[in-house]
Amino acid sequence: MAKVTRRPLMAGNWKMNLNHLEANLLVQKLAASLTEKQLTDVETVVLPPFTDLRSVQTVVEGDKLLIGYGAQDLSPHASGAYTGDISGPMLAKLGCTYVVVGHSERRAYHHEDDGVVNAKVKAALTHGLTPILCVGEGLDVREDGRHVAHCADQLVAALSGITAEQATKIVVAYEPIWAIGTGKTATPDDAQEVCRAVRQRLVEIYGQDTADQIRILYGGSVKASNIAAIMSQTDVDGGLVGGASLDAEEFAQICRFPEHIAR
Ligand SMILES: O=C[C@H](O)COP(=O)(O)O
Repeated sequence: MAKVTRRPLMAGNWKMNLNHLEANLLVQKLAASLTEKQLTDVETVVLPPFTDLRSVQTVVEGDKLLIGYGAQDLSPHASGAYTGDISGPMLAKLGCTYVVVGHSERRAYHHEDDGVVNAKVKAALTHGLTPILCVGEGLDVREDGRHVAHCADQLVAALSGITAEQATKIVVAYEPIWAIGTGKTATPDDAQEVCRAVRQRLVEIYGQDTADQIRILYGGSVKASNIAAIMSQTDVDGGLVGGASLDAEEFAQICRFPEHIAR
């Protein structure tokens, strides 16, 4: 089946790496490594730690860089006595476009369950941010052959109460936990199997038109050397890149993937 045209998105999740000075340097290097056409063809986004966001905003706006940015998490609440948390309005004020929600590291280390993830998706949308909603299975689930059902269940729970119009503003990321930071990449077929199932579930909930507008990313040991094969898959619209996004040239090469897809 022909691939529906959705603008590819490469989002670099820096996780807990780089201070604000290092952040500025990386964003400037990244922008300098990509042409205006490349940045137009492939949406390029960085997701730094909270403490870097103001600096990234200043360099992106000051130098009019065609690079988007966002945060790695947000509170489900808009304000209040939630020590250590950061709210959607705070991120919106910093010019963020995106926010990661439900990353497996948040689910594991901060015990975020489906209810919390759903509340965060709603908070992001309420405050004009695009959630990058992460789903993905651990190794035990994959070995049991339950990965498709597991990811579909996480998706459905996270989208509870979300309308079709809101759903068009969401990005979904499939990240098999066993492939994160391990060097083990899912094969392009593995990525397509789950991304296709995610799209199918979106069709069931919202209909084909809405599902066709939603971008689905793959994440898990994405590198310049494997991105083209992953991006050749019908239902994969981009990458959520961890380690490889900390190197400006490697991430720029990932963003240049269209040049490596055989025509
Ligand atoms: O959010 C990004 C993912 O967790 C992937 O990380 P990785 O590219 O270092 O495997």
